[in-house]
Amino acid sequence: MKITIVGTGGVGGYFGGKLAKAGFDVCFIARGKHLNALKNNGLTVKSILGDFHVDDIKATDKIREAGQADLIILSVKAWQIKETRDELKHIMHKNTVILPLQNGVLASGELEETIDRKHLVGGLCRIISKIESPGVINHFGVTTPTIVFGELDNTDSERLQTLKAAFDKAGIHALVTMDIESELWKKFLMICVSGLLAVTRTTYGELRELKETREMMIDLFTEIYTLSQHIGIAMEADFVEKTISIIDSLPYDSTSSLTRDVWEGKPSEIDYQNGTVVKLGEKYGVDVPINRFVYNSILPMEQKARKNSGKR
Ligand SMILES: NC(=O)C1=CN([C@@H]2O[C@H](COP(=O)(O)OP(=O)(O)OC[C@H]3O[C@@H](n4cnc5c(N)ncnc54)[C@H](OP(=O)(O)O)[C@@H]3O)[C@@H](O)[C@H]2O)C=CC1
Ligand SMILES: CC(C)(CO)C(=O)C(=O)O
Repeated sequence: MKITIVGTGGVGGYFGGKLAKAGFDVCFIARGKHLNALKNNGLTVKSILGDFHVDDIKATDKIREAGQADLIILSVKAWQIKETRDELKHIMHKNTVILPLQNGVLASGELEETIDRKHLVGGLCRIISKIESPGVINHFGVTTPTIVFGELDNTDSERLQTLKAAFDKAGIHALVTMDIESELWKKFLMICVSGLLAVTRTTYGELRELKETREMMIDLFTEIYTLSQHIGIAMEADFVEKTISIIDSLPYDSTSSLTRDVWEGKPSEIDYQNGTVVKLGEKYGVDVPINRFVYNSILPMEQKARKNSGKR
């Protein structure tokens, strides 16, 4: 199987590295100093499960140079999908499968605007990882990194089983789901607390401990749950409570990647998290005041971050 990893960051570097280490023909799309380091020194993955290194990797910053792929793992940030999607057709054949792993619920919809839906499967991942330095990925949280994926029409298929077999061979914990939209929304609900952490400048521990901020967190989750029910997403009636128990079990001092991006003045995925809740809330007539407050509060920082980084 020929695999192209579009976006060799925390996610693409880790999962792509595992696939390359297992002997799959993998091409990594990266850029700048990170690309140079990958070309010169190979890919190093530091991991709480054991470090590994892949020599002589194929890497380029020009997607169309990667050649045709059977599987494209799309692991750029959510707001980079619109910038990269049109290049993908240059490396696709009639059976190419595209697996997006972004947080949020918009990835497949944005891909479908320019790519035939038959090429898409839905996906998400659970891991905490980042580029530590050029050529080096650090996987530092989530003890069983996982990819969850499924057909957008909730059917089983031969290609899902082929992907599962490839992930199994690479030692990647992979789960096939018959309702990827529900899985995406469940992760989305929880990840949207990241914006609240950013605004209140708290860690998970601090946010959940103080009565006032705990109430805001519960209201934020409840708004998303209500929205999901208006849209018709399958979600257990006690999903908000279940999510709160997960938040209560997270390390006291931990935060999430969006929170850190906002604090560090970097462009974030806020439009794909609380921003999406606000837009869908307007569309479906569901009031989402806490999500709106979080989104509106981060917006000025987001605009500055994008201006300073030159990233739109
Ligand atoms: N990291 C994590 O722990 C988790 C992340 N996720 C989700 O996964 C997605 C990816 O996140 P993450 O891996 O952290 O992101 P990163 O920013 O670490 O990785 C994305 C990489 O893609 C590169 N890239 C983007 N566009 C191009 C291009 N056109 N050509 C070459 N390289 C390109 C970026 O380069 P540049 O920086 O120059 O733009 C960057 O190195 C996000 O949606 C995130 O929310 C989900 C679960 C956990
Ligand atoms: C919540 C978490 C860590 C889980 O994978 C994540 O997706 C992120 O920080 O972006």
